[in-house]
Amino acid sequence: MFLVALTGGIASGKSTVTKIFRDNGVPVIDADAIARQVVEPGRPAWHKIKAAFGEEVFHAESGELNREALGRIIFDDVEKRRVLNEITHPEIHRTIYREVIKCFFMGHNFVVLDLPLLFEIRVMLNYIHKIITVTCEEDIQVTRLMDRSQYTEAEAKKRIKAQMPLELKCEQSHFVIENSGTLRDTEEQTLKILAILQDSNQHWKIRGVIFATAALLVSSIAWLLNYKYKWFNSN
Ligand SMILES: CC(C)(COP(=O)(O)OP(=O)(O)OC[C@H]1O[C@@H](n2cnc3c(N)ncnc32)[C@H](O)[C@@H]1O)[C@@H](O)C(=O)NCCC(=O)NCCS
Ligand SMILES: Nc1ncnc2c1ncn2[C@@H]1O[C@H](COP(=O)(O)OP(=O)(O)OP(=O)(O)O)[C@@H](O)[C@H]1O
Repeated sequence: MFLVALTGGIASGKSTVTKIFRDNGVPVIDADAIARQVVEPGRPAWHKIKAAFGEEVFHAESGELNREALGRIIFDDVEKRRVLNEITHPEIHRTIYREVIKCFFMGHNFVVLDLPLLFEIRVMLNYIHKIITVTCEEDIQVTRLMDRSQYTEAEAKKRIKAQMPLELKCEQSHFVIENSGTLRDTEEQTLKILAILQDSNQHWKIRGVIFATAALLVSSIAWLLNYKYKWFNSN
């Protein structure tokens, strides 16, 4: 399985880029979407958040998590953010592993994982073959975040500060998509990277076929030798 992580900062353009991958037939596993599933009412993380943060971070009528209220708390306080991460991340990672296995059984051997906190949390780094960071200039990031989520400038900056600086993420990545320009620019960069990744994926496929053939050959020889010399007693 060829696993490509797509990371970046809040509102730097990850979803914009994952849409281009999806439109080109590449399956994408979205950690933000999974993070929403694992806190649905009644799920273990929902109970744990209630115990740790109290009723005030839930909507009274529906029982759903009040994301705005919880966001205000955790982006203001590094310790509370750590508590929320400790509750949600193990569940998120387990679901991601299951989704990867599902993709494998559906016949995909190239999957993109949208992981906003890949470098902050680091757990998934061991499984990833290539990393793409989507970046943009900080003032553009602030403006896009304010426009998209109706945050004040101070709120937007606080959320950006809760993550590793984008320059450091770019330094540790195999590919960088610079998303300060037009959507067309971003699409061109993404399609170029996709072509390179599809090429590397061919190499992975060839290695997989060689490995499977070698394993089949070795086990057939072992079976034949055992058949002739009866090394192992079948009784
Ligand atoms: C705090 C919550 C309720 C705020 O919800 P909200 O709808 O406002 O934001 P959303 O979930 O869409 O996240 C938007 C972006 O915020 C950033 N972000 C979210 N959680 C965190 C965090 N714990 N630390 C740093 N950045 C974060 C990511 O860049 C993410 O892409 C929510 O983000 C959450 O449950 N976070 C904990 C789970 C998590 O770490 N998710 C990030 C991906 S695994
Ligand atoms: N090149 C671009 N030109 C104009 N607007 C853009 C561009 N790229 C992204 N945007 C807009 O910026 C906002 C953030 O982009 P997007 O949702 O793709 O970021 P993200 O990294 O997935 O965010 P988050 O991690 O916070 O969910 C969106 O409203 C999107 O429409």
